[in-house]
Amino acid sequence: MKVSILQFPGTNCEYDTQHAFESLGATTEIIWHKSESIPSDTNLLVVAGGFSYGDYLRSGAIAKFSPVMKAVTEYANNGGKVLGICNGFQVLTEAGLLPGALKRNDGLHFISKYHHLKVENNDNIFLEELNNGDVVNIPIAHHDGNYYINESGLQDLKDNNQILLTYSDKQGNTLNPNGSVNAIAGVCNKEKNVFGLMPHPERAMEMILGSNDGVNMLKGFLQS
Ligand SMILES: NC(=O)CC[C@H](N)C(=O)O
Repeated sequence: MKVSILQFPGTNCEYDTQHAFESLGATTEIIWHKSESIPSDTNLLVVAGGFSYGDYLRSGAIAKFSPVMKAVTEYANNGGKVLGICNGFQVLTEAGLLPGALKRNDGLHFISKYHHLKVENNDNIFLEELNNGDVVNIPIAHHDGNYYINESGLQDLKDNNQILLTYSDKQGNTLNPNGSVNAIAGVCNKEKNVFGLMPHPERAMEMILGSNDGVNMLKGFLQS
């Protein structure tokens, strides 16, 4: 299994992501954003977290113009698996590969802490190792994590089981840290090959870090 990980100026989670997937047995390659292609043996393309282009204009809004994004779009449109984590989620929404947008958090603060998430739909490769209703504990670290989508878009997400994760408390009751519509923390596209989430599963791979709940999330990709 080969995982290719995108790196823009300002990305800062690429090496954590590399470490996480390698600990699960994958081989990895970091792809600089100036590349006009993606390695042909890529099984999973990850848009890693961070602050691409310093989050200027809007998080992810400049990264979408990087040369590599044309290849990313082609890869996704041909059915390739793509995962966007945090800033990667923002880049994928800005690029139109995922529905919705990420706005400034309600309260305007950068939030950095562990947060519980509830699995809403496991009928996809990302969450197939988990059960619907499971609660996982995964770090969040963002100032633009306030997921927005209009009413008809929200209905589409519900109709197609595209809402993957919502913010919750330990018991699975809704607990919304940033104002996201319906407390949404992660979604996928209609075709279920492009995934995005604001929390960082790659930071929850070992108990010494406070949680290993990220393992079962990332494993799903390596098994299909
Ligand atoms: N951890 C990250 O990827 C940060 C995402 C983005 N720069 C934000 O703060 O919203």
